[in-house]
Amino acid sequence: MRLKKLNIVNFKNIAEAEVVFCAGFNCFIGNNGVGKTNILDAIYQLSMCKSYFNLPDSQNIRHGEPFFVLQGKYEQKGEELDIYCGVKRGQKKIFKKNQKVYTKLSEHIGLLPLVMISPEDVTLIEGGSEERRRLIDHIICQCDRTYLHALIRYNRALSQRNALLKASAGRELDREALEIWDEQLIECGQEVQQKRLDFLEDFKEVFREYYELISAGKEKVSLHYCSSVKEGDLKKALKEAFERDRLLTYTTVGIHRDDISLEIEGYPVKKIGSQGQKKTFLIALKLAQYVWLYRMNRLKPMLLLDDIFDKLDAERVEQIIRIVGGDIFGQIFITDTNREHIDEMLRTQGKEYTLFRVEGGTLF
Ligand SMILES: Nc1ncnc2c1ncn2[C@@H]1O[C@H](COP(=O)(O)OP(=O)(O)OP(=O)(O)O)[C@@H](O)[C@H]1O
Repeated sequence: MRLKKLNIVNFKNIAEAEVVFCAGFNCFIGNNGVGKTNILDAIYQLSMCKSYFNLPDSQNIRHGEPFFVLQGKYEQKGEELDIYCGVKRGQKKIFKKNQKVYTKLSEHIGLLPLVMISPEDVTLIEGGSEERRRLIDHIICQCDRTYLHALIRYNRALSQRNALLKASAGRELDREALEIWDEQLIECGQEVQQKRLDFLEDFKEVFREYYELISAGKEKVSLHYCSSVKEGDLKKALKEAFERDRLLTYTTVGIHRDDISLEIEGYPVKKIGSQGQKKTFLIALKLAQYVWLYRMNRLKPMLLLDDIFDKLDAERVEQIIRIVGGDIFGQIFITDTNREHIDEMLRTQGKEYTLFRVEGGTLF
């Protein structure tokens, strides 16, 4: 799969652009704040129907303009695909595939697989457990529909249980209703947890392989599933936590509190990792995610690397370029501030590459 051409009108600081991409590395070079990330975000929108930065659509319209339009021409399995995304202030976003409007945006997600790595993703390492759960839930959901359904049912039961606990604060509790929600939590929770554990068994090996490749085997890393549910017995855990849950009026145990512990040399990377090690962790996690998407779709996702070289030493940067220059990776989009640096690195690897200079929202 490949994005051949991108047209942008009024997207963030880009008034107008038409860019033709090569099948290998496409690099956007320029100073801070010129619009390099905005181009990646435009590509992200066309795949995922929303901004990578979770901004409301209206904030992505160029200041003072009434609309933005993004159009991408893709080649996938020998076919051409035209994707259109248009947003007018105060109106619903319009998304089209080959001139046909989607009634549901969810029908589009997954068609153009993509993995983006951005400095914002450091929350995966430094943020709360929900960030890491979101990543693995997102990957498993894409490969396993039954997982998605179990997760939805679990979350529904959880919010009903919490509402019940809240409503009965200082009053008598409807124990029958609580039992109904507990049963659903136990059934779906155990399914979700088992699938997360099975997934992580394979995923952590791929992750470790990439980490070791990038760091040239200098550091030993691991991922572990940490559960708030002792011995995986949610029924027992809910019973034991009952008085506490009643007092706090929310559910304090369950798979919604589980976490993935990210460790370097046996210690939490969040606490002891250097900035470069955290970045390496993040990149290895995302490259492992890429491998999962690739295995599932048999399509090489697009890889978007936003400013990923900052804080990494030259060896690691070169190693990353070598890895993503390999056969398993397809089309790549990179932003960087230093032209010579990237030009030199790309010249020594096999894939074709194109450099674009970005200045004040204009591409040259
Ligand atoms: N809706 C908007 N309308 C006009 N300009 C916008 C809008 N949203 C963001 N911008 C501008 O886009 C610029 C940021 O662009 P971007 O994040 O792509 O920079 P960058 O080239 O990636 O920089 P860095 O190297 O610092 O990451 C800022 O100057 C910001 O003011």
